[in-house]
Amino acid sequence: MISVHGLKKSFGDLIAISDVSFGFDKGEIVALLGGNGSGKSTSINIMTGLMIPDEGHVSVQGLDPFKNPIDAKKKLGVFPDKAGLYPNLTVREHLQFFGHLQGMTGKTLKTAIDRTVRMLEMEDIIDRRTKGFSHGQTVKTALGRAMVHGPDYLILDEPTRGLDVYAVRQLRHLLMRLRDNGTGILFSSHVMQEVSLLANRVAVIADGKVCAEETPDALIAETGADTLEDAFMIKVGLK
Ligand SMILES: Nc1ncnc2c1ncn2[C@@H]1O[C@H](COP(=O)(O)OP(=O)(O)OP(=O)(O)O)[C@@H](O)[C@H]1O
Repeated sequence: MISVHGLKKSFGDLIAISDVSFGFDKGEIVALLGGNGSGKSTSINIMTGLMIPDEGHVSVQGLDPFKNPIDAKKKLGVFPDKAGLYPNLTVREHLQFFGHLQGMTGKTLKTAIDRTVRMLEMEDIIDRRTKGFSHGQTVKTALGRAMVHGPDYLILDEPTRGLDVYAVRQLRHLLMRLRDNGTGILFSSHVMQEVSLLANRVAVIADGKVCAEETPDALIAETGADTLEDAFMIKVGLK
């Protein structure tokens, strides 16, 4: 289980999040929903140990990522909101580098890279430098980097943003397969159709707090809406 409790983070006078608590477990997909600027990336950055909260706690299977960063990061694969690739490294070199950071070497690392390349269908770009990559190629490389060590949990900040229909479908199938094999997945999204197709549960952030954490069907029933999109709008006070 990965959970956050009572997260608070301000940037100067701006309170980005004031009381965020939620969690997700192995073998489930949870969608983190919220309007623009509601605090999804801030919550994800804290959950993954990239940003220190002003208040609150993070638990990665009982580990505090700020006290045990190396052990906590072994369990996590992170696709951040900015891919941050190295333009002069090839895809293979990215995977090798991040695999090394996770303590993988030799045959184990080679097998992991081969498996990742197959899962993401990126045989055609594996030995290309990432400089000049299209958006879709950049996303695949960043996903590969997040997955190469076979983490228990994946945390993905808007992974389908800007992808074409085929790539979205390919990613959806991949996430379902990983979930069915026991990986816990958290992803943020604004696309309700994708959330309906993928998420076992949703966590909704509004006014700096998590105002709902339940199944999509329960959210629809609770709000009396006909669709998840309407239920979301009602829950965040826009309808
Ligand atoms: N490094 C920063 N410095 C100043 N303000 C920040 C910083 N990071 C986030 N914020 C502010 O915190 C608030 C929450 O931002 P965040 O990026 O977490 O929202 P989000 O829900 O991910 O938004 P979006 O859906 O638009 O990506 C926003 O008002 C944003 O401007």
